[in-house]
Amino acid sequence: MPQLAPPLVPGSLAPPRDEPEPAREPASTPPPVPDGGLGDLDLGLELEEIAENSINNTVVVESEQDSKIMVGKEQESEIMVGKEQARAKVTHSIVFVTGEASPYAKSGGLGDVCGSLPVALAARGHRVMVVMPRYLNGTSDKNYANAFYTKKHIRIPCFGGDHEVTFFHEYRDSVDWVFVDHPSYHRPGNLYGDKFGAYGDNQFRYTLLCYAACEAPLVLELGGYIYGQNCMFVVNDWHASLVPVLLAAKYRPFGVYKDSRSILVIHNLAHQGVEPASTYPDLGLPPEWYGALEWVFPEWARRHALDKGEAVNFLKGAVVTADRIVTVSKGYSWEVTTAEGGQGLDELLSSRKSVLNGIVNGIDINDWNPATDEHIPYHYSADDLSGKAKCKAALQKELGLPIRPDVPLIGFIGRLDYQKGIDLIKLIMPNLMREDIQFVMLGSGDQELEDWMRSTESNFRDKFRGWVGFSVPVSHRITAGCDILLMPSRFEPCGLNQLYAMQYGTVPVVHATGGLRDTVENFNPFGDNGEQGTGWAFAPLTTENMLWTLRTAISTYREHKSSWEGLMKRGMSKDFTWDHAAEQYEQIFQWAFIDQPYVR
Ligand SMILES: Nc1ncnc2c1ncn2[C@@H]1O[C@H](COP(=O)(O)OP(=O)(O)O[C@H]2O[C@H](CO)[C@@H](O)[C@H](O)[C@H]2O)[C@@H](O)[C@H]1O
Repeated sequence: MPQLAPPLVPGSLAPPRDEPEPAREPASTPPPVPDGGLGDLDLGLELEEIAENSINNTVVVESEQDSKIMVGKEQESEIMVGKEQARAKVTHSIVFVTGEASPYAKSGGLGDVCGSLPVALAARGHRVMVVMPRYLNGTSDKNYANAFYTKKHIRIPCFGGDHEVTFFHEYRDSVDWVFVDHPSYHRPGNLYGDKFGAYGDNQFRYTLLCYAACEAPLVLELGGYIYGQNCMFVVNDWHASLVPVLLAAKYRPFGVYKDSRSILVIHNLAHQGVEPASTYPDLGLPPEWYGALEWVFPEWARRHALDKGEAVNFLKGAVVTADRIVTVSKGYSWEVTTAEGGQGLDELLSSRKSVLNGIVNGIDINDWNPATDEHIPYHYSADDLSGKAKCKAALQKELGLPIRPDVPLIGFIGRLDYQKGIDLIKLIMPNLMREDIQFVMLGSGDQELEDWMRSTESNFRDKFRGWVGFSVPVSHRITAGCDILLMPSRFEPCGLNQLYAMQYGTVPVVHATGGLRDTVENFNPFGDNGEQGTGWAFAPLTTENMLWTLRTAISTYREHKSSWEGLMKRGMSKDFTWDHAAEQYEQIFQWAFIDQPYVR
C-alpha cells in the first residue's frame, strides 16, 4: 500500500496564521438558545463553552408564536399564507453537504432540494449550515456576490499534498451558506463536467468538499459562534458521501464528533462516485478503512479478462457508515432494495433497511407559485384560472407556435438522460405528431437527443419545439403554459417537475415509478366521492402504454372540460410545501440521535 497521509488532528486543519480575525459579518444565525435568548446565558462563559452548551444540547422551542407563516426569503418576497409557522419541538445544528444548491448552482433537482429544505428547517428553529463549492465559471459568478471571504484557510491532506481551501459565507433566509473555495471549482463548463464529459478530477474536487465540510463546524465562527461538535450532518448523494466515512475514520477515534450523527440522502443512485481502487491512497484515509469504500464490479461489467473490477465507491462508503439513510420518496426507498432499482447496492441497502426511510421532497412555493411567479407573464390561482390560458397563449407566441387555446399543449422538462426516458418519447413522436397537438421540450445533455430535438422541430414546425439548453425562466413558463406535462422516467427517485406541474394546474402524465407513483394520483372518473385523481400514472413503461395514456389525457382535455378543470384544481390544491417533509426529517434526526453513532 503506498504511503498514506498522516492522521488528521481534527479541527486543526486551519494553519495558525498571523492574519487579523476576519471582519464580522452583519448577521448570522446564533446557535439555538432557550426562548430567553442570549440574555439568559451566563456571559462569563467562554465563547466555545457557550457554543458547546447551547449547540450540543437540543433545546425545546416554544411553538405557536408566529401568527403568520413567513414562507420565505427577503421581506419583499415574503408570502403570508395565513398559516402559523410550525416550529420544531427539538432543534439541532444541521450541516448540509452538497454539490449544488439553488440559487447559487443548480444542474437539477438536487440543487432545488438543497436550496430549499435547509431554509424550511431553519424556519422551524434549527441552526442550519449548507456547505457547497464556490463554483466560478464566468457566467454564474454573480450568484456568490453576497458571500463574504471569511479569511479562514485550511489545508487538506489528500491526493499527495496539502491542498489549501478557503471559506466564503453568506447568511440568507436564516441559513449559513458556506462556500468552499479552491481553484478546481473555477472553470468554464457546468458543475460536474463539460462537453467532453465528466471532469477527470471530480473525485479530488469532492474529496476536498467533504474534508472542508467536516472542518467547517469546528473552525468557522458564524455570527460569532462555531457550530461545534454535535451536529447533524445531512450528506447528499455521492459528492458528499465521504463525510460519514471521515467522521468515523478520522474524527471519532480522536474523540471528536462522537455525539454527531450523519444522514445520507439519496437523490439518485445512478451516480455513485466510482473510481479505480488505486485512487484509495489519494483520499487520505487510513488503510484499514479501505473496506468501507471497496467495490468490485460484477464480471460482466469489467473491461477485459485481466480487469479485476476493483474500485472505490463513495456512495457505498456512506451507505455503510451513515447513521441513517433517506431516499427522496417512499416508493424509491423500496426500489433501491431491489435488484432492478438498487444499481448494484440493493443487497447492501437491504441490509440497512432498519435505518432506511423515504421522504417525498417538497417544493419551494416562493419560487414555484403561479400566483406570484416572477418568470411568468400572467398570474393565476385555482380560484381564477384565466391567467393560465393567457400564459399558454404567451408561450405559444414565444415559441412561434400557432396561438390556439383549443389545442392540447404537452411539455417535457429535464436532463436529456437515459433515466428520463426521452428515447421513448422519440419513439412515439411520429405517431404523436399525427394528432392535433403541440409539444415543447426543454432540456440539455445527450448530444444525440439534442440533435433529435432540433431535427424534429424542423420537421414539425407548427407542432414541435425543442429548446436545447438550461433555462430556469423558460422552465417556469413551460410549466405554466402547458396543459400536460409528460414524465416517462425509467426510474425517478422523487421528481420535482410533476409537483411543479400540479401546483401550476398542468396535468402530469407519468410512468408509475418511485416518487412519480407516490405523488401523482391516477384519474378516476368514478370515485366514491365523484371524480378523483391529479393526473395519469401508467405502467409498465412501454411506448404503446405511453401513447395510449397520452391519448386518454388528450381526449379528456378536449371532450370533458369539467373533468379537466377538476384535475387541474385537485393538483393545485395539494400541499407540497416543504414544511411537511421538514417535519419528517426531524423525526429521522430524532431516531438518529437515539441510536449510537456508527463506529467500527
Ligand atoms: N433544461 C433545463 N432548464 C431548466 N431547468 C431544468 C432543465 N432541466 C431540468 N431542470 C430543472 O431541474 C430540476 C429537475 O429536477 P428533478 O427532480 O425532476 O430531476 P433530477 O433527476 O435532476 O433530480 C434528482 O434529484 C431530485 C431531488 O431529490 C429528485 O426529485 C429526482 O428524482 C432525482 O432524479 C427541476 O427543477 C427542473 O425544472
